[in-house]
Amino acid sequence: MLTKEEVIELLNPVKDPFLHRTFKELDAVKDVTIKEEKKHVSVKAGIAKTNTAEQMKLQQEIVGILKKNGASTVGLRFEQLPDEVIKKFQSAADEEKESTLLGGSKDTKFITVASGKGGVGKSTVTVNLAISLMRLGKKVGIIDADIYGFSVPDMMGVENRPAVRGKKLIPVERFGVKVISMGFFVEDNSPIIWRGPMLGKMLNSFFSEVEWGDLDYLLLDLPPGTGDIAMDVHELLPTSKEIIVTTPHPTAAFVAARAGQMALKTEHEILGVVENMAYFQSESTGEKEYVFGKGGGEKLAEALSTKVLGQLPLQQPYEEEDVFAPSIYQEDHPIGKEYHKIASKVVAKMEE
Ligand SMILES: Nc1ncnc2c1ncn2[C@@H]1O[C@H](COP(=O)(O)OP(=O)(O)OP(=O)(O)O)[C@@H](O)[C@H]1O
Repeated sequence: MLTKEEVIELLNPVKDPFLHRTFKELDAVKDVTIKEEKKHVSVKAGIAKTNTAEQMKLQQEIVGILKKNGASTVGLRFEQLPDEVIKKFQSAADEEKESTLLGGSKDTKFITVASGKGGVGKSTVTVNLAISLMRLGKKVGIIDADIYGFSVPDMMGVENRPAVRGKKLIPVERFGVKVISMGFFVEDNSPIIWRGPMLGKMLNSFFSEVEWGDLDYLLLDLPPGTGDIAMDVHELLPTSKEIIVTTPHPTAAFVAARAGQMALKTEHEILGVVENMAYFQSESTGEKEYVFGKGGGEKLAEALSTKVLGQLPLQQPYEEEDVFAPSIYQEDHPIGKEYHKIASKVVAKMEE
C-alpha cells in the first residue's frame, strides 16, 4: 500500500489548472491520510480557484493517479491556496503571458491611455507622453488601438507604412518611437465596420505579429469609452497600468470616471489622471481662462483614488518649417515641458 510520502511524490508533478504550476512548487498537498486495511487514501489539496469545471478535471486526474498506484478508494478535498501564494504565481504567469505575446521581450511595461469620451485629447496625450519618455532615454512603442478614430500617424506626421520581414511587421519609427496603427491598414481613410470578435483579433496581431524589439514602454491608445477593446486589453495585458484623460468639464470627468471604474474592475492599476484643455492662457496678459470649466481632473482623481499627473492648457505646438508633426509639442514648448514632468512621474511610478 502507498505511504504518505509516496502519495506526495506521485502528486508533485500535477499542475494547478489556473497557475500552471506544479503541486510541488505550490506546496499544494496539505494533508494525506491513509487507511491501510481499506486501501483508502484521502488528500487535502490547495488550488487557486475552487468549485470550477477545472477542479472536476483535476479531481479525475488525481483519483486516476492514486488508483493506478494501488489505492482502492480516494477521498479528495480542495481548499483555496493562501492569497499570497496565488498573487505571487499569478503575476509571474501574467508577465510570462505578456512576454510570449511580444515574442519573448520580458521587460516591456504596458501603459494604456483611456478616456470616457472622444475628443478630449487621449491620442494627443499618448503621442506626447511617448515622445517625452523617449526624450528621457526610454525605448518606446505606440499601438494606436483607437480603431475608429486612429489618428496617431497623422499627429506624428508619419508618412511611410510598416515593412514586412518574413511573417512579421516592422513598426514605423518616428523620432525614435515605434508606431503601429490601424490607420496603416485602411485604404483612403475609408470607414471600417468591425464585428466584436475581429477587434480582439486585430489587437492580438498588433502584439504578436509585430517585431517590436526591445522596448521599455509600449503605450496603447484605446478607443474612447468602455467597449470590447478595453476588455480585450485586460485579457491580453493583465499587468498594464492605465492613464485616464479628461477635460476639466464636470460632464467629461463624470464620463471618464466610468472608464476609470472599468480599469479598476479589470484590476488595472491607475497611474493617474491627465487633465487636458485645462485652461487657456492669454499670451498678452498671462491671464488664465478656464474655458471648459474647472476641477474635473481633481474630481476624477478623487473618485478613482489616484492623483492628477498634470494639467495641460490649450495651445498648439510651434509651427516648424522643416519637420511636420502637427501634434507633437517641442521640448522647449510650455506644454512640452509639462509633458516632460508627466513622463518623469510615470517613470517613477512604473519603476517603483
Ligand atoms: N491641449 C490642447 N490644446 C489644443 N488642442 C488640443 C489639445 N489637446 C488636444 N487638442 C486637439 O483636440 C483634438 C482632439 O484631440 P485627440 O484626437 O487627441 O482626442 P481623442 O480624445 O484622442 O479623440 P478620439 O478618441 O475621438 O480620437 C485634436 O485636434 C487635437 O489636436
